[in-house]
Amino acid sequence: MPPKPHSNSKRPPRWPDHLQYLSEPRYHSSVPSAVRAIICPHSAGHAQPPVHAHKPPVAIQFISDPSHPAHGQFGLFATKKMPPRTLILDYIGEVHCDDRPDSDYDLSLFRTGTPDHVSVGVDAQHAGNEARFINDYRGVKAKPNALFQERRTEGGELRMSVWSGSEAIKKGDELLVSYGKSWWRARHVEDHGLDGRHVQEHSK
Ligand SMILES: C[S@@+](CC[C@H](N)C(=O)[O-])C[C@H]1O[C@@H](n2cnc3c(N)ncnc32)[C@H](O)[C@@H]1O
Repeated sequence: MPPKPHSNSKRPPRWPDHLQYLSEPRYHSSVPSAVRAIICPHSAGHAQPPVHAHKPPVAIQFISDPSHPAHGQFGLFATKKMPPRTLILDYIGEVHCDDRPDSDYDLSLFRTGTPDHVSVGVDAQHAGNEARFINDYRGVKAKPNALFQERRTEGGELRMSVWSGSEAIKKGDELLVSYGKSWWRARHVEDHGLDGRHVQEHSK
């Protein structure tokens, strides 16, 4: 029998048992068909066939360094040198249009204009891929080395992706993005790490 879509079979090393591994986005029932048609203009409302991309050059690692602000959690690390401005991997999760105020793994994909103002997110809290383990640079490094930026796949599907920044990323480096000031403000740690240390602000 062919493998079921979104199966856990390709889960990477150290993927936690309580999370579902997704290699393709999953669409939640809150996504209206008109919005789905913007995200996947060529799919006529059906799921895209899986894109068997190469394994991304990343590894999930437990953070054992007590000076790291996400100590005791996981982070995502480069397994190869990455040139500047290179696609690293897509941020895969559940594409949704409902509110997910309690998720720390929910990224904004896009917003429709007036009059509807539908906000589309990608939530990897319970199901996603390696990208859900990317930490924020604050308290770790002086600036991010990666960024989130949307792209269209070869099949035309809109995705949020992780790209290297203006400098190459060395093998073994932790991938670090900026979640943005508003992300931290919403969690009441504005301008401070979660452990209360002052960290340099870099993002908008
Ligand atoms: C998208 S997750 C990143 C992966 C997470 N470390 C894990 O193991 O699931 C976001 C969470 O990671 C932690 N985190 C990420 N960057 C951080 C930072 N710079 N300082 C403190 N905590 C951070 C926070 O707990 C935050 O809610």
